[in-house]
This record gives sequence, structure tokens and C-alpha cells, in this order.
Amino acid sequence: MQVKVKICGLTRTEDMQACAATGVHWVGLVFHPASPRFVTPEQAARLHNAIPTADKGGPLRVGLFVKPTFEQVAATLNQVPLDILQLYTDEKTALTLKHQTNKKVWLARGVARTEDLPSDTSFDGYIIEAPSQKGDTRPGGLGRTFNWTLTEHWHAPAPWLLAGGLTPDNVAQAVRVSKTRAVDVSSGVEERPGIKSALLIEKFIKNSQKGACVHQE
Ligand SMILES: O=C(O)c1ccccc1N[C@@H]1O[C@H](COP(=O)(O)O)[C@@H](O)[C@H]1O
Repeated sequence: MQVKVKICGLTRTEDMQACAATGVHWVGLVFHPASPRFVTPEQAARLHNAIPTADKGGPLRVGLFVKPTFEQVAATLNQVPLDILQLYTDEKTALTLKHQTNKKVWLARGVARTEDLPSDTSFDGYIIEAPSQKGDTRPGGLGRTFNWTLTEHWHAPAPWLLAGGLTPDNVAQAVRVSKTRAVDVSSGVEERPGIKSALLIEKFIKNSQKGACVHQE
């Protein structure tokens, strides 16, 4: 797989198994109570146990937290051995959590202009997505796209994933325009919030690779 894929917001064992079977690089578990994809640490542990770990060829586990405290992250890590923390918080808190937990940290950043693109090399990766809007009930998972040309000439300080409103129908174009090497999707491969479709996951992965072929020629 040339373009790496993360499927986020998994709540069911069968969806974890579909991700593992299709060879996605990362699966995301949402620990934000306001999300329709929220899972408790106990539910996450069951999902984690349903598929091979990364050292046995399974996907890496990414835990998504919105403005978390150290206590919330530590209590979650006690139940489920996450590989990466995807954080919606400020840089200082994220860096402190990285040192406290000794985990890889990806920062999520909404981008409206090139000036919003991060330059800090302290993090292990970035999720680059649509900026929040007034009235949003959560900072992501809303199926909203942004101007993909913004990242076209960006010299990223760390590996990054393009996110926000990606679907099997637009992912090839998104990869082509943004020049990303990795994509992240939640709502675009769902039958309804939290319920993934194995068929849409398969289509999404296949189409994401089509975008890569064009810009690598
Ligand atoms: O998925 C959620 O419910 C969610 C809640 C809070 C913050 C982020 C969330 N999801 C992340 O948002 C992006 C884009 O999602 P979508 O494909 O537009 O639905 C992705 O990184 C999800 O992991």
C-alpha cells in the first residue's frame, strides 16, 4: 500500500476485523464522550483483543482524545495498550502528555490557510483537517473537507495524515491534490455513525492508491 490508511471511530469487532483483513496501517478508537463513536476503555480493550497486534502484522492502535487530562489518558492506557495518541489540544499539553506517557503523539490541526500548517518538530505526526466552525459539537468526525491545495507545497515537520470528509469517491482526488502519503477517514466509510461498512473500507483503500499512482509518476 503506497498511501497509508487510517480508519477511525471503530466501535464493533467485525469492523476491526475488516480493517485488519484489508491491511490498513492504523485503526482509531475515539475516547471523546461527545462523539457518536465513543468507546470506553473496556470496550476499546475488547476491540484491541479482536485482531492481531502490530508486531503480528495487525494495524497500529491510535487513541483519539479531546482536551484530555493525564489521568484520563493514563486510565485508558491501563486498559488498552495504544500505540499512538491523537490529540486535540494545545502544543504544551500535548508535549507534556508525550513525556508523561512515553507514547507517540499526533497533533490534530484544522487548517484554513497555509499559515495554519504546523512547523513544530516535537511531535511524531499530524492530522491535518478542516478547521472547526461555530456551533460544532466536536472538533472532527464531521465529514467536512477543506482546501486540499493548501498542503501541496508544505514542508511538513513530521509525517502527516490528510483527514476530513474523505470518501471512496473523493479520496483519489484528495491524495493527488494534497500530495499526502497517508489518509484518515471516519464518517466516509460508515453506514451510520460508529457503524463501518466493509465494502466502503475496501473501496476507500483501493481508491486512495489510485491518487498516489498519478502524483508519483
Ligand atoms: O470521529 C469523531 O467522532 C471525532 C470526534 C472528535 C474529534 C475527532 C473525531 N474524528 C476525527 O476527525 C477526522 C475526520 O473525520 P471524518 O472522516 O470527516 O468523519 C478524523 O481524524 C477522525 O479521526
